Amino acid sequence: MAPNKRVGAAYRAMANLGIDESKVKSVLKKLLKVYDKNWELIEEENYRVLADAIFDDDDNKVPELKRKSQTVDVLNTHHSLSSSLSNNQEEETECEEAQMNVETARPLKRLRLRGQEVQHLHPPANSAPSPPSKIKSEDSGLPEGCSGKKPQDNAVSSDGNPRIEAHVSPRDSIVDKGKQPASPQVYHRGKVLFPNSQMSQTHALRIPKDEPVDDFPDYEMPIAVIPPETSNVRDSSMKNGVAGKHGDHVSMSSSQCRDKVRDEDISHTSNGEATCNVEIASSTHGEVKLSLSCSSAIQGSDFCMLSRDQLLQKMEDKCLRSYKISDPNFSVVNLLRDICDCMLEFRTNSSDDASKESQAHHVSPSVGGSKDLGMFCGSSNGSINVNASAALVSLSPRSPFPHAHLSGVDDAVLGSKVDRTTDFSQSNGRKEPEDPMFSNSGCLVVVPQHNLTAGDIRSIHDVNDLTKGEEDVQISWVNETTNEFAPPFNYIPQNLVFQDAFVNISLSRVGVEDCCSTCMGNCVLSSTPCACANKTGSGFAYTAQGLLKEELLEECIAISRNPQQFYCKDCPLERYKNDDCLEPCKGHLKRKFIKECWRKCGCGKQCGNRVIQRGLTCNLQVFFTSEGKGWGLRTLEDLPKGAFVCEFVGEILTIKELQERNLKCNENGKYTCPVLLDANWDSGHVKDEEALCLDAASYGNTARFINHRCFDANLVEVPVEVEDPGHYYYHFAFFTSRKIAAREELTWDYGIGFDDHDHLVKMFECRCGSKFCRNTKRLNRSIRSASNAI
Ligand SMILES: C[S@@+](CC[C@H](N)C(=O)[O-])C[C@H]1O[C@@H](n2cnc3c(N)ncnc32)[C@H](O)[C@@H]1O
Repeated sequence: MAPNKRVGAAYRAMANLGIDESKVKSVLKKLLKVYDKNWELIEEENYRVLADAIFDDDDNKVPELKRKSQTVDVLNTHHSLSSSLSNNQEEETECEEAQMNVETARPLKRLRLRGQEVQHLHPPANSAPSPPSKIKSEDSGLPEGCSGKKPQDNAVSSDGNPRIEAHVSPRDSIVDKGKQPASPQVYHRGKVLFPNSQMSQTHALRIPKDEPVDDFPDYEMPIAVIPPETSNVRDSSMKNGVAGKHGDHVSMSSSQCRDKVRDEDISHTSNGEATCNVEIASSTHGEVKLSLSCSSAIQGSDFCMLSRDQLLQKMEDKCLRSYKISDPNFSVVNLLRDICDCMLEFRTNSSDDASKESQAHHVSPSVGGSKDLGMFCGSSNGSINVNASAALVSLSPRSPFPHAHLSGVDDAVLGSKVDRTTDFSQSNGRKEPEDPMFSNSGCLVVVPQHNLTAGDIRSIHDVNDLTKGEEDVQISWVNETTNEFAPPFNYIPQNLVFQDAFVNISLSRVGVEDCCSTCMGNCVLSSTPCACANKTGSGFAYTAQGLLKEELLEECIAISRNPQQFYCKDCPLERYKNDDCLEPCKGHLKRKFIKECWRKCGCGKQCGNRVIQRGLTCNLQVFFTSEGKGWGLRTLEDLPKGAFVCEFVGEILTIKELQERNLKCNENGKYTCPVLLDANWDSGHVKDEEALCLDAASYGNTARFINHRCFDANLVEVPVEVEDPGHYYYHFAFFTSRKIAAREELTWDYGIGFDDHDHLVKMFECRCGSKFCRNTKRLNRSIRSASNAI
């Protein structure tokens, strides 16, 4: 049995802090007990509670007083989070005092306490939509952001000094003229990573004298230069991290020129001491450059030059040890990228920015004033380039074609909202060659919000046919709302085994009782049910018109709407969670199967008992919803009740593979898009290795776009057995639960509860609009807590 996913995630987070697995288990168990298995409290702030508790556990070598204070410190921290914890005020006070005495030994706690006081300047990035899971599992939402850490080459400047540059791509010609300088504090997801005092003590206020002035021809306005812990840090104001003092070049107004800055910094380095410099500058072309340089010349002959990888590793170790950054996704490259983000936010948050105002008229809602950034990390030239490109869209009469630009990607796709819905052929999916006209800020620039990889680019879809010709019908996609492209994935018309799934489709497994070998023509027209119909249980599933029979349809709708009554008590997924830290089993659905005729049957392909295997027949379209649900699927024609629409197609995975994929994907901030093939799990005979699911995240069909609707969705899912008589592998087919008018969005009830976080996929805020929406309770709660906060 694989470990509980949450347990696994906790182990990984601790491993990232260099904490041995053996130390984690016992502490985690204790915490789960203390918190009554409330994982959220443990997972908060990247398992800070757990890390603290392990440190405390480790600290029994320290004197009794110290130990006591540390333990209570952990409890104090969570006192506000868990009402079940002690509220003994006296003990807290006593131990807080004790803690003061050992403060120096507890940098993590100091950091945490400081962090709690700091106002969050930037809200966390919006999370991207996550995929559905019909069945409950054991995971809650997980971080979305990609770590973005890539192998790096050595980056050594011509003078032999290591250099790292973080570069914010130019987006328009606006500079932060006259704005307050950025503080040298570094923010990460709304939290201060490096408190000011630490920054001021560890960085250099220098520009190396041997650096040619011409290296910075366009950077006229240093926003911040961060000083080192050296004897010649002259201005004590930096100890408070307050940037802005001209004499130290912490900041310069736009009127201050580059030469002046550099002259003064050169004089700082003239005493021949080791120098480290952090310089952040912006240019009149809208570029922001962050330059770090470290002079090695004066370090002596034994100075050993670090490779860039070593440097990054060393820095990350330092962050883990000195600053106790416990985010498993932390990397220095990400940190640099965050700096780019801050720059962009600073720029685009400026309310008096005339250009922003004019731009706002053209920026699409999804782009939202360039908060959502297309980013690309690369190392093509051996240096680290961290590019953050704001997704800007501005329409210009000078720009006859939409133009896409993604820094570092040669083959980005062109397109615009206007073009995609009208004449996509004008932009033939290729990036236009560099044209001065396009480099003007007034031209139409669309930066896709994906981190496009070569694979992604290959899978950009034809606007007229998402299926790439794989189906008998074409499925178009349109976006009349934003500038987003349909997400990259590989269209497959049928399920495909990923690797380990045991899907044994063979004629020999289909026994005489599993097929109607003596039938001819169309079984449904026969007065007596064939062997296949008998396996369905209640005769033929379909009418002569190919619709799902009313009685069967209603039965399936009832199962979908009231799943509690149909839960099984024992299932592979729950057995898979065989761990002390398990939450109670919630069970899985016991469903009604349809058995279709197949190749071993005597009937023909047009037999009325072969509906889903004929594939898509409806006129469907993928479109971008206006309610904030991302992409959705709609019908372009009226559909009767009981009509087959499509099946959910994806990669066939074992549950183990799904768990592994989910864990792995979550590290990258991606989510699987799973449907569990659990219809027979109630039998109690499904072996764990036979328990299957479908994942449509990377390989799938149109069904991957069907959004969730609570309770009264217009589609209902029905398990359909075609090739495999074993009930382990089957097709997950969608039928209309009522008449549907042309252009109505197609929806199904994912079967998720919004009040618990016991799901395989990240929870989303439901915008289904149903009056039976199950998310209302949660929304009401957040509205209540928001108004309480006010
Ligand atoms: C299978 S995908 C559906 C297609 C998806 N909208 C997209 O853009 O690719 C499931 C994801 O869509 C979004 N979604 C689906 N139904 C939703 C709803 N009722 N309200 C808000 N978001 C929804 C959620 O992000 C969910 O994780």
